[in-house]
Amino acid sequence: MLEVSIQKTLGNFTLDTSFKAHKGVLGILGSSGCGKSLTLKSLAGLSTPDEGIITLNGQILYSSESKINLPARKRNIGYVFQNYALFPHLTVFKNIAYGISHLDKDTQKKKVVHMIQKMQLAGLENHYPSQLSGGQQQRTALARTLITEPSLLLLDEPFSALDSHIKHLLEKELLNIIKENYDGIVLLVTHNMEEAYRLCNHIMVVDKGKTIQIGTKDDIIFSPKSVAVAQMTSCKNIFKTQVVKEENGYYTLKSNALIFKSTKKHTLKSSSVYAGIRAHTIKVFPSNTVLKENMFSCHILEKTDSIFSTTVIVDASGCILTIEIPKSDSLKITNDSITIYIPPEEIFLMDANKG
Ligand SMILES: Nc1ncnc2c1ncn2[C@@H]1O[C@H](COP(=O)(O)OP(=O)(O)OP(=O)(O)O)[C@@H](O)[C@H]1O
Repeated sequence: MLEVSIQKTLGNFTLDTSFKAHKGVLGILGSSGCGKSLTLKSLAGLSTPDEGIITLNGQILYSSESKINLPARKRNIGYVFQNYALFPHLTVFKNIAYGISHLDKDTQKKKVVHMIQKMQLAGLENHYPSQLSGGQQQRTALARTLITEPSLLLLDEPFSALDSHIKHLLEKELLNIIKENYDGIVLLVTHNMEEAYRLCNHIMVVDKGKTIQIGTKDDIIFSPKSVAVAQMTSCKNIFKTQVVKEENGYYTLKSNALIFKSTKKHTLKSSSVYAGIRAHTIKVFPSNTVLKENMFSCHILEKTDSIFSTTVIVDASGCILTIEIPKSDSLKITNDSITIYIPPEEIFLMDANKG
């Protein structure tokens, strides 16, 4: 297990993060400049915190109190950088052997050959990084790291420079490589929510140097605890609302003239809360549909077609909502009004005083 509680101030920025990570992939999700890379660098021993403690599987890597600060090479941590940072003047074989150069030549060779086979790099041993595709570079970088048998694997935006087709292929490949060849803790830095959801078991959301929520990926996406987490996970509908009634496991809420029901998932501290509704969870029906509970007749303000979906912005009794519907459902829009249904179980409520 990895346990982290560290603080570091750099100019106007303060990193103040505390979290635990177990075996499996923990995604660190946050916008640019929120402290993701600084967190990884502090773990790897490339940046020294001002205060705090880092332990990995019971061993103290850093403790300001005990004045312990293990050098990077003694931390048993593998770090794959954004651009893979392969040595350009070394072949694939030599890049992979780099981290085990302290072993005797025979053992080195055996291990590298084994790793080259596992990573499907056979035939490329004598190639230089500039002669490799993006995927081959990624596999070489992973091989160079995994050969050192790290207890913790740090991946800093491993797909940021790639186009979406290659990205999907490499994501799958990376997951398979990790599943088949690595049994430790993985921290994966990303600012892409979809990528975090596809690759990680747990997600930690970071904002301005602080951990604002950590949990299973479904917790983070479907039960964000604050407006900041909802925004960070790309929730398109977040608005202030008042609780007017609580009854039979439902809250009745009012926002402008829109009165709607939400399933009660937790007790709210105040009657003034924020509601979040993900754009794809709102259903649409033709404008002449008979209205039932949580169905509303809306005026369409804007409609934008993408390749596979349509985004509609509607005015629902003074509440402006963004809705994403499959292309086929856009046929239900025949004039400038439409009926929408907001499933009460899809609404998440967040206390106004958080985030
Ligand atoms: N040496 C430094 N001196 C002053 N400020 C620094 C230094 N290094 C980093 N920072 C600041 O610390 C903050 C966190 O940087 P960090 O690289 O961890 O962000 P990040 O979340 O990884 O961002 P990105 O997604 O853009 O890579 C930033 O605001 C950055 O400007």
